[in-house]
Amino acid sequence: MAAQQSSPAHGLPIIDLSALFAASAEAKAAVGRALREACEHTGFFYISGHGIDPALIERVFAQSQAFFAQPMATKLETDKAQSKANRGYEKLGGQTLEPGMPPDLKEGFYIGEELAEDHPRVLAGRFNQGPNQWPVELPAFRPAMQDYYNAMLTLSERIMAGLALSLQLPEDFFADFCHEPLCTLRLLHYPPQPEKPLPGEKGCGAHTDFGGITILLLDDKPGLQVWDAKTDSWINAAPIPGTFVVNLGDMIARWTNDLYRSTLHRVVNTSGAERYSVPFFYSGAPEHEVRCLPVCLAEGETPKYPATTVEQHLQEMYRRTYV
Ligand SMILES: O=C(O)CCC(=O)C(=O)O
Ligand SMILES: [Fe+2]
Repeated sequence: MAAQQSSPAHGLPIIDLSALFAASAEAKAAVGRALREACEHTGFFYISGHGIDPALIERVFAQSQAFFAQPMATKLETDKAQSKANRGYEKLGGQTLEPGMPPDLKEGFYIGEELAEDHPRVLAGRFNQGPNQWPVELPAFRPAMQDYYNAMLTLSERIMAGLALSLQLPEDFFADFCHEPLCTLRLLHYPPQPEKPLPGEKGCGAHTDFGGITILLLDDKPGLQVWDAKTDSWINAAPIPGTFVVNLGDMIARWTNDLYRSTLHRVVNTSGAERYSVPFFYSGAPEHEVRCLPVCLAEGETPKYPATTVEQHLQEMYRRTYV
């Protein structure tokens, strides 16, 4: 539907989600159709009409910049290596998303649901569950990140409802999947691309996201590139004010028997300036079973992947990028 979807010059659609917050079944179904088109073809799209307060976004960027501007010794007080739940600060070069390439030119900070050491799931050693590490020098950091985390949770549920409609399933089809979900909020800081990079060196190596959906907040610097299989080339996903970029992870591709795409992307920060971004990875309930959705099987097709759980799938994927 033209009103729902427009194609900016760089080829990725912008989908207005506002109808998902309203009551009209017909308007919601139109969003579902726009989502389906985007999920089957690019696996990446921008969203507008998402309802996130711009003031909250400003707080998040301000705190992220303040965190990364601190001396290294201060940042290392929250070193991710100290956390059993993958929370806290990750140094520049701490991850290699593209196998065989130099480490990524980004530093990051990982946040998840705040669970105390004596919470049953933490005691049971469940994947990525535990307390966060908060920077004590920045009192406004924790409230900004927790408010944003909660806002992203609500938005993710909306998008999952939209995805259900896109598959012509009831709007609440993914409700169990959305119950007590595993999520990671990640602050990223990219220095400018060096003048003489090593071969293949860049902000973030080519990769697909592991989990369910990713809601990516960009600052005003270009750098994100999305693989376009049709033209065998990288599309520059330029920042568009007031929007987020949404993409689907490998788990959704698996769940839909590859009807929906988990698309390769990377970051090359050629802006000449510092670049900040904030991906939120929404992966769903750890014990939820991910088994090929029958609506995604065309006549005569069989599931390509065995059933798994969210937790098993994520553990397997994490093992591949942290050696
Ligand atoms: O910084 C970006 O624009 C993309 C980050 C990303 O792809 C990721 O963290 O998975
Ligand atoms: Fe990514």
